Amino acid sequence: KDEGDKDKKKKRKHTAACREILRKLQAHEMATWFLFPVDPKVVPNYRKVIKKPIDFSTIENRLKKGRYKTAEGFMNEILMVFDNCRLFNEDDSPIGRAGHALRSYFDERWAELVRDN
Ligand SMILES: Oc1ccc2c(c1)N[C@H](O)CC2
Repeated sequence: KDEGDKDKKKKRKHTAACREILRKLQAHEMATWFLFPVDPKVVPNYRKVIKKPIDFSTIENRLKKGRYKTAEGFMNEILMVFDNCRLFNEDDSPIGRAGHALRSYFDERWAELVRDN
């Protein structure tokens, strides 16, 4: 087993763990606003305010294509979903609160992944 095979195996392992976390986030009742890209026709000023729009379906496609070299690359894009939400929404608003709730849920799942790997 040369170095390359070991690296490929490691990448498959963290990709599977990240896909499992993403599936849990997508199934969460608070996930609605984060599942798909914000439609600029529906929210005209969104792309003026949010420089790096990102959502769970986009992350899922990148995971499936093996675009994340490390689990941290995946984590950074998940955190960007929540940072965008905090920037665009008041904390004391339904979507703002959903973002905070889902971020806490992600933090717990991520801590489990780190512990179990
Ligand atoms: O009032 C609105 C209308 C649309 C959206 C938001 C708030 N926040 C979401 O983050 C993005 C979509």
